[in-house]
Amino acid sequence: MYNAQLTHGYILTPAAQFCKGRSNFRPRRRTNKPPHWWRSSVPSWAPRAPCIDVAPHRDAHFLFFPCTLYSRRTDVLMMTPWFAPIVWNGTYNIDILNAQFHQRGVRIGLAMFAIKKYVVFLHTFIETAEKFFMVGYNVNYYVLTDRVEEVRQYNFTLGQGRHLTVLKAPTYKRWQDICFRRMEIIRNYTRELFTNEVDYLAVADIDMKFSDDVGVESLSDLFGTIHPGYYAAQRQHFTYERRPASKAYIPKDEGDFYYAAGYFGGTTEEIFKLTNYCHTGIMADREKNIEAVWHEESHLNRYFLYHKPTKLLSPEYLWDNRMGERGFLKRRRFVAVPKNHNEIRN
Ligand SMILES: CC(=O)N[C@H]1[C@@H](OP(=O)(O)OP(=O)(O)OC[C@H]2O[C@@H](n3ccc(=O)[nH]c3=O)[C@H](O)[C@@H]2O)O[C@H](CO)[C@H](O)[C@@H]1O
Ligand SMILES: [Mn+2]
Repeated sequence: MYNAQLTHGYILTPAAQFCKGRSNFRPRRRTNKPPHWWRSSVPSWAPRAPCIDVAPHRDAHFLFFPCTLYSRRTDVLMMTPWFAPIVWNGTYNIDILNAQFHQRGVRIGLAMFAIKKYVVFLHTFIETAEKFFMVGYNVNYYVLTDRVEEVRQYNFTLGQGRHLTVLKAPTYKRWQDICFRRMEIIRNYTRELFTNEVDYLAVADIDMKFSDDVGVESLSDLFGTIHPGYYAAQRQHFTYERRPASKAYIPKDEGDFYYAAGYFGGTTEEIFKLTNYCHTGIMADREKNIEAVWHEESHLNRYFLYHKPTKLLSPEYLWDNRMGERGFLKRRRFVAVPKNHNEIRN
């Protein structure tokens, strides 16, 4: 065992030794009683991490070194069955990740659509992104809009290394088509532009605001976000497209998670593959006069089923305050701005 110290019935790990004498980090005595944070739904006979627990302020333990017999979060799933991490607050060390990503000098793109009346969301989106999105990195915002001249007049104060590009996007009569066509438009701009300018691209709904950090912990080759309405739902209740004739079809006995189309991303290479797949499926459906139940989100879910994301973002990264308070939700990083659907879409 490592250099642990035995004092008065306490076994102090190096992290606990660090905490000693620091008033807000108190080591806890080893006891058979489950700790207060132990979920009552876990039976008493369930195997428990034998690692010496360190402090009520459990972050102290992890900040200095990881322990192989200790899980950071016991209230949420931290890893998919294909070994992709699920990002929750408290499961990562941002200093380590920042050191890695700064060393690589990554460039990050954030694309969002502001078609027709949705331009009203742009200010809040960019202002809050400046506070919370990839602070300290080179960031390119790509605003895809049918109102190029109008949006170019807007004034945004951007931090160092951050740029905003306004790009022309076609508009469609029906809001459903605007949603569907996002895949085609992202695919085309990825090929023509994004690939040359950024390493990672995130695609976001614009009727949203950032209210806590979204940093490099969220980046990976291909990442998707667990939909805030379905994190606890069983597979048969996921609102996948269930008609076999559709290219978005997912059989009843398949599917891992229900992903939201409001935030996803990856390397530009992966985003090209994803958007190309979805757009091709959408066009094939159109030939047959089929419209997937949740539009491009249905096609995205199909893609993620057969091309598994390398990282999943918890609903911290896409929340809706109408869902209320949830004990497991320690941070609300990116939240929906309430809107009147009829008003804004017509
Ligand atoms: C959080 C989340 O998972 N949202 C999904 C859900 O959202 P929502 O009901 O939130 O869809 P939405 O109205 O936000 O539309 C999606 C996005 O398309 C853009 N837009 C839409 C209409 C328009 O007239 N102008 C315009 O610019 C805008 O960027 C908007 O954020 O269902 C949609 C399809 O039904 C999409 O799959 C959204 O990604
Ligand atoms: Mn939305």
